[in-house]
Amino acid sequence: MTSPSATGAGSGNRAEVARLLKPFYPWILLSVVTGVFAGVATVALLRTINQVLNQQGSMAGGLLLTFIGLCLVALFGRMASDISTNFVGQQLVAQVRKSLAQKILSAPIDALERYRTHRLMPVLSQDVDMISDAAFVLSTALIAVAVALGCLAYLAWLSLPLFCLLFVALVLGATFQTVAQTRAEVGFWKAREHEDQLHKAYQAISEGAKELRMHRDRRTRMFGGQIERIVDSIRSVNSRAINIFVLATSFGSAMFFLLIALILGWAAFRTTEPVVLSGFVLVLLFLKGPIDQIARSLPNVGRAKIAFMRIADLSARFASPEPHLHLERAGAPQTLSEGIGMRGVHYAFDAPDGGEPFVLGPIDLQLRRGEMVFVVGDNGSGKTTLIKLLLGLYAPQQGEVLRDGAVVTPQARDDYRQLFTTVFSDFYLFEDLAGDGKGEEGTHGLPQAALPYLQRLEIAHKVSIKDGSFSTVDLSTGQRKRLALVHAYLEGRPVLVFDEWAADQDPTFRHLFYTELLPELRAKGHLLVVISHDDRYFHLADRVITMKAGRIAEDRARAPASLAA
Ligand SMILES: Nc1ncnc2c1ncn2[C@@H]1O[C@H](COP(=O)(O)OP(=O)(O)OP(=O)(O)O)[C@@H](O)[C@H]1O
Repeated sequence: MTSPSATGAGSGNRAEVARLLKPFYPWILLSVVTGVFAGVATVALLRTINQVLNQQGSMAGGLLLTFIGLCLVALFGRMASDISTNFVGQQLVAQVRKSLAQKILSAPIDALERYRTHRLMPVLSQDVDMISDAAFVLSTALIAVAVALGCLAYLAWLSLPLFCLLFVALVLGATFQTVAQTRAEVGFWKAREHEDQLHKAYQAISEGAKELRMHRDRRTRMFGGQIERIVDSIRSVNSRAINIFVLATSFGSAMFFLLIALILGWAAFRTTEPVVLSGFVLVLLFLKGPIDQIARSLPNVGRAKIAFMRIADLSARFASPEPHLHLERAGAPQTLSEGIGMRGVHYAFDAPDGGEPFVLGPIDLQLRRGEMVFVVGDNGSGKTTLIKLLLGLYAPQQGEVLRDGAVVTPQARDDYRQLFTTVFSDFYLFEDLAGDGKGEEGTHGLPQAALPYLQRLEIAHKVSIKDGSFSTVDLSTGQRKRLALVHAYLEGRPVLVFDEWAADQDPTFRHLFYTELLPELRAKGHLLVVISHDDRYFHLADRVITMKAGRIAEDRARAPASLAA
């Protein structure tokens, strides 16, 4: 992703940022108002000190009471502003976290597949944390801004000509700071883009750890050619950006003393009241603190701005959730009377760079309850894509998916998916036992029900069940797949889909799967859809559907003689 200003996507992102902040406007207002109170009270304190310095006698009576009162307003104003800014910050972070999780849970699968995980994770962790950090800095900076504005107003009231002198210097300083901020933000943006690449490299060294141990050249390239290079670019881009800030801040700091010298010089040529002179010197010396605070917060604000843009970009990409995808209600168990099917289904992926897109379809298909259907074909022929369409994971670009003869509408798609239990070849094994019967049997019924299956699948000696979860999922790939099969048994859904389930099983177990487990499940009335390369067992299927280049090349039913056998 390039810089939003470069792509013109900036305004869309800004609208998304405004949308994220909208629920907190009252709190932001409270924070600003109380911050302004604190600022005004601080300025009034300075004014009182200046008055006392320039008058005979000490601070007593009403003045002392006013002073104490102002101290209290400054204290409580500051506290209230700090608390409400932090409240906004933490609420915002919590809301962003929940909203991103919700968006990811309800995003169309193909949108998620396009947005790679190495780009997703830094947004979910790093960018959200950056906002949380900035929230702490921001409250101090807000009060500093209020104090600085109050101080300037007081100085303008003390002497307009001197204030104009100061104003010119401030405009110069602010211009310098804005240029620095803009340049630094470009740097931060670049650094953030490099962070995505770094995350991708981290993913490669953790997921490809074994391969990297076995291949010295690749390992060297990975470290020297990628990680070192990316880390060094981030370091240099970030250092440059921070140095620009340091330069601007140091320049601003030096300018304060220069300004004091200017004002003292002015006083030497023109008669200036002592109260004005001491007021200016006192306020300028005081003002250095808040201005330094503002300057120190600017890098965080710059980074937070970029983090916000990244979050807004992710939010906008997943702004079109699947309709009627439920996150709240469990829903009733789904039943299937006749079967499922497809009519004229067509689906094309985006074309890869310099390549042809893979196109599936048109597909017409009818699968009936109690059938055991094998989907076979060469690698890349479209078996998994067909299954994803059949499962309702991808929405057909043309044609319809059918349930008991009726079209599965977008509204009904989430309910339709609850018909299936799946074990994909790249399946994710959840530790907790989820079952559709949870509500009826209670969570305590499920673990008991799982035990016979664990024994049957010969993993009872490895895995036990504690508090409704498997005691471990640190098993061999084949054993993990057996555990996934336990889930499938327990869920008891009408359609079971296995994508190369047996590929990781030993020959004995593979045999058991095809000759006993699958027939048993079919006998219970399940529709079984099995992607398989095990041609030794193809004869056991009721139907063998052969995929070729995205089309059904053959749909062969078992001969009646062998069916009878
Ligand atoms: N997310 C994706 N984006 C773009 N193209 C994809 C995507 N997923 C799959 N493809 C392409 O679609 C084609 C079919 O893939 P699919 O996974 O359906 O094949 P398959 O028959 O299941 O293969 P295998 O037997 O190797 O598992 C492949 O050429 C693949 O490159």
